[in-house]
Amino acid sequence: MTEKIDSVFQDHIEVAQATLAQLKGTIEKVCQVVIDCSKRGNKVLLFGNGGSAADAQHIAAEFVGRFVKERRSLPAIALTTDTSAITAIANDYGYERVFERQVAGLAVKGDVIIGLSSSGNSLSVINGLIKGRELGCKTIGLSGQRGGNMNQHCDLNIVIPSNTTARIQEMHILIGHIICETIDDVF
Ligand SMILES: O=C(CO)[C@@H](O)[C@H](O)[C@H](O)[C@H](O)COP(=O)(O)O
Ligand SMILES: [Zn+2]
Repeated sequence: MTEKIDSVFQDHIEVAQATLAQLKGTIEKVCQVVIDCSKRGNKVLLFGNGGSAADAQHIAAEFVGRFVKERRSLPAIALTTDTSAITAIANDYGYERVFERQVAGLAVKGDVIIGLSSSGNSLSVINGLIKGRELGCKTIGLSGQRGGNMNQHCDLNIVIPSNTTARIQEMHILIGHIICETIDDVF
């Protein structure tokens, strides 16, 4: 058991170090895109599956509620919470369209779309990004495993240098918090 704990911590630390070394510039660009979007009065739409759905909701909540600082509420929506919309779209059109259809109804030009997928290959996430791009939104990916097919559909794809879903997700929420920190510095 102790060996397991040691090795998971070690793995986490190594992935965090590699992420900082390789992706600092991209993370900075993503923060700027989100800051510019919020300054314009546009909104951020986020989605993903499983743990990434939880991450999308977590980040959206820090925008609409608050992160640390007392500031005005900022518009962000996780497209993973409306079970009526999700079940109807999945039932009528297929699961792979659950985010795409919500993006079609809710996104406007200038919004930022953040798709989270540790593999970079979840079709539901990719279709949501494609629709966002079609509508004139900036598309951002939080992925891993070399970025998968998300590379083609993101203006900026943060590809965590790991093949382990859990480690990738841990970096995603860290980056979500970094975005929130930079937002707090501006608003
Ligand atoms: O949280 C975890 C694993 O840590 C799982 O729920 C995981 O998110 C699910 O298997 C997802 O369906 C994986 O999808 P993706 O990250 O490849 O897009
Ligand atoms: Zn998990």
